[in-house]
Amino acid sequence: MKTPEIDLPEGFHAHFGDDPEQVALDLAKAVAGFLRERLAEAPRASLVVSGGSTPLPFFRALSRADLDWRRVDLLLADERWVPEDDPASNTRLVRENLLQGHASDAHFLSLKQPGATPLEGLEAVKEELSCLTLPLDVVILGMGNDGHTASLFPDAPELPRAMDPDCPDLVAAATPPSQPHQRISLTRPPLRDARFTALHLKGGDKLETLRRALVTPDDVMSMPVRGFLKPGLNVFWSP
Ligand SMILES: O=C(O)[C@H](O)[C@@H](O)[C@H](O)[C@H](O)COP(=O)(O)O
Repeated sequence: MKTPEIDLPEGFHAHFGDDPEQVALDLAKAVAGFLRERLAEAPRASLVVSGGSTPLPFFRALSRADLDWRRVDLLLADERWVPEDDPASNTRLVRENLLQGHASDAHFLSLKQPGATPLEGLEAVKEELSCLTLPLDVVILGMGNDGHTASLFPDAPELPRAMDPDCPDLVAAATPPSQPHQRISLTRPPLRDARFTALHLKGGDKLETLRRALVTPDDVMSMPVRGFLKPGLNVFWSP
């Protein structure tokens, strides 16, 4: 494959390949290696993954990694506020594709708690996540072509607070009118400050969106993914 022309800033790490399965495997190997390193020096490690369609081969490859999953706290970066058996549920994707094999021993922290809306369930979610220590260890982000990441959507009324560099909340409800479901999302600080962060993208359209995001990196409100484009970021991309 001719590596696509994109000028990633200094300090970014490009992991580009022409086979989506191979790039997903490369990401799984990188994440498993980082988790093993963390578990060699800390009692537990945290792993935050994103939903959507891109991560599925990554989930399946990571589920086969042999590590001490009992000491891994696994959670989603965001969730649609739907029952776990709903086709739109990210929790369902994680249970069916990542919480399998070796990874079935991971301690899964669910963003979907009782409550008719994410706002009603917010306190229960905060309680569920209260065992986490910051900074998070591994965060895997996706991106939409509108520049959203996690459930930090440009049209979400909650975005200004959730994208505040000093947002005091770990998690927030999100009600972007562009989306069919209400959402819940980790906020900018915990997602920004992880020890290992990867942006996992598939398709030329996503690369074009990343190019656009990199042009004016400070305008995080129109493209929230910009809040996470910083040195050290690993970009895993395939066509
Ligand atoms: O709940 C979600 O939708 C995800 O967390 C979201 O942030 C996702 O990563 C992007 O929308 C990309 O989704 P695709 O991988 O399906 O393009």
